[in-house]
Amino acid sequence: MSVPESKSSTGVSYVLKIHVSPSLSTRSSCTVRVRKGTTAALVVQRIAELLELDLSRMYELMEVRGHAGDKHILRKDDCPVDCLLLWPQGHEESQSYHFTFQEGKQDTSGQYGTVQDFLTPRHEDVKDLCSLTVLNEASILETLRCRFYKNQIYTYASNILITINPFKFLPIYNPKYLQRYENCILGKEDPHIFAIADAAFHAMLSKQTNQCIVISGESGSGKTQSTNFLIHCLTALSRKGCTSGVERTILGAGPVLEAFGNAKTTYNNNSSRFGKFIQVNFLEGGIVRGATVEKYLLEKCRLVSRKSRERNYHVFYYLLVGASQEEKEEFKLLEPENYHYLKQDQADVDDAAEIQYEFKRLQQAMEMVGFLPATKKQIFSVLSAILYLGNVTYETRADGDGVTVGPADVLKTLSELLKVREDLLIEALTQRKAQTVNDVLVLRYSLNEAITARDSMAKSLYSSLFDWIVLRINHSLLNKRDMEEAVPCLSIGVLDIFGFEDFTINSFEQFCINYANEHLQNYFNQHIFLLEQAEYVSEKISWTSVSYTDNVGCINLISQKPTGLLYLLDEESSLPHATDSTLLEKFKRQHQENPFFVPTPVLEPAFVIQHYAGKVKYQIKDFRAKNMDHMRPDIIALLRSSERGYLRQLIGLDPVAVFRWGILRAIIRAVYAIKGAGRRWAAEHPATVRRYSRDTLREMKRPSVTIGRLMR
Ligand SMILES: Nc1ncnc2c1ncn2[C@@H]1O[C@H](COP(=O)(O)OP(=O)(O)OP(=O)(O)O)[C@@H](O)[C@H]1O
Repeated sequence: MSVPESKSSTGVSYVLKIHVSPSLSTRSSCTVRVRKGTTAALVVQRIAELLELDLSRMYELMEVRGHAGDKHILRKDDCPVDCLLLWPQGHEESQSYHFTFQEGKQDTSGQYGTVQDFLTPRHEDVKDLCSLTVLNEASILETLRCRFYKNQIYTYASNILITINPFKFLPIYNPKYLQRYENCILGKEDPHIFAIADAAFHAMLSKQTNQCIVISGESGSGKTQSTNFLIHCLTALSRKGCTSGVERTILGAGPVLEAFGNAKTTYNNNSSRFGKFIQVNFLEGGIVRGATVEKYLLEKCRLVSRKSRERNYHVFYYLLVGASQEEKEEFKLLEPENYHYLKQDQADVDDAAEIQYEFKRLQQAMEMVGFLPATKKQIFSVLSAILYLGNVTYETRADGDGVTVGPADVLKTLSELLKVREDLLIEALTQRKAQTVNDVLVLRYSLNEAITARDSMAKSLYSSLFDWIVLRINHSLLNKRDMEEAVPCLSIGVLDIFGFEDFTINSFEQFCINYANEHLQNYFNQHIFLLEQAEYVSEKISWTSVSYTDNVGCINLISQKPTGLLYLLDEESSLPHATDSTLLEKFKRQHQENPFFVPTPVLEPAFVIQHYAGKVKYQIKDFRAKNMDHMRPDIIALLRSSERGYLRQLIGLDPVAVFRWGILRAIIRAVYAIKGAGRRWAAEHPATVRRYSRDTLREMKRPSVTIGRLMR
């Protein structure tokens, strides 16, 4: 029967009167008092205790709704009171009771487990979750929670380290801790991120194989901090042998990448808006040799728009607030609130002192990774130009054909900063050229097209700048001796990518991020469930197979040839008359039967994917445009006409070719410098000059493993 409620000093409580299946007890019903948030699992536990049932068996709560008599087995975290409030009337079949308590069926064991599972000791003090005597969701959460409140933010699950972000300084990353975890078997000491670095380091040395540490978690969970701690520990572990200075460069790369690739978001004041893979290379004896950084998917759209209360990339605020008066004049800088790309949201800078400090730190870090003062100036003038681009405005021409562009002073400043002709700049911002068989057609932009072209130019410039910075960092992380000799290296990679995202509005970026996370999850599934279980079977260990949610179907939905969503998107992006709506229709037509493609109402411009971490709804708007977001030929032509060599290099050339040229140029310079020094020395010591044997040409041509890998 349905339930009256009573008020106590601790809030509203509800009385559930529950029908008991005759097969379980002679009592036809029982009563439990619960609160709104009490879960079905807890209710089941209480009834089983009340009826003195065998707690090693499985039980469940079945809801019987209203007159229609729909039956529904409650999941363990469903709240019976919520069901009750939604469907207040019981059903005759269960004698008007709203819920029936019955024996659990085998196929629903995943929902409840046995009652014993819920009788978790309040807290077991274990460092490794695998040592829990009762292992279930409740006991895991309880253990993590209790450890966290004791400032023990790290817990193992076998060789996986679980971290809970403390959001406060803990004195556990100093040299004493580095020492404590050095050469220490995993699990011997308290769980710690340094133990993971040490385990990877020693596995690399003992097995002579490359290692990889994968970091995963939602935004703000502490992935980047963990990456920094790992790199810090890995470079410290190697330092015993000799110091090559490369550790300093590796540590300097972090603040540069953060300034250009991180931004303040609603979840995290220093959120990485790109993914990265940092590979630290070691000599076979364990001494750091160099490193490489690979970046994935910079969030370009942040440059021109973002959610309210979020900011653009840090570097813009650093420059505007931190620059000296002289620099402000040189780069024609204004206040943040005067730029359209900054003032849409949190342009008001309430943390000026901190930003000034960060600008100084950035300048130092840029020096550490080898940016000369002239290079820094070039970078700052490109940043200033990007901000001015946002201030370009348009008006539809009186005759309705195309747009006029302004304001005049902005265009003048832009052409000075980019060192391009103003008339060419105006052309690129208002029209595009199309080549026909015999002619070149000039097509004027509509207002919307012109705004898109302007923003596209800003995004292209910024992402080229970011790519170039990553290349330069790689250049300085490369051990210079790798250019001369081939040395066998081992490596430890640290992967720090965006965690799974599900916002109120999800777009193409979330689609790509969640697809990458599906692959990570699949990797975990393979290694933790499939391979581990296969090993038990091969070793003839008696073992009950553990079921898990296989996400291969979801990966196939997105990327399987030829009908995966990514292929359909590419196909639809290349058709001239296609739109986002035709794309959505294509998705729906192709995948309406796919269990991972959840149906949405016909008129809703969105689709839903059943990911391993839950359902996510993606708005189809701009999927095609974002998929095709490459640099427009007219913009490339304009920037290639710049008198600034740096800009031409940034835009016009293949970045890998720029990098190769950089290395070649460094070698030529080094050869000239060595020859010059040799000549000077020979002139000063004529008596001691003798002929040294030199390497054969073949020796000199022998490829460097590291450079080879980097250039591939
Ligand atoms: N171990 C830690 N000790 C103290 N504070 C931490 C720790 N880890 C993270 N934090 C705090 O949490 C903030 C967010 O962490 P971090 O930027 O590493 O998250 P993230 O997972 O990389 O987020 P995003 O995906 O948005 O980049 C940090 O700026 C720092 O203040």
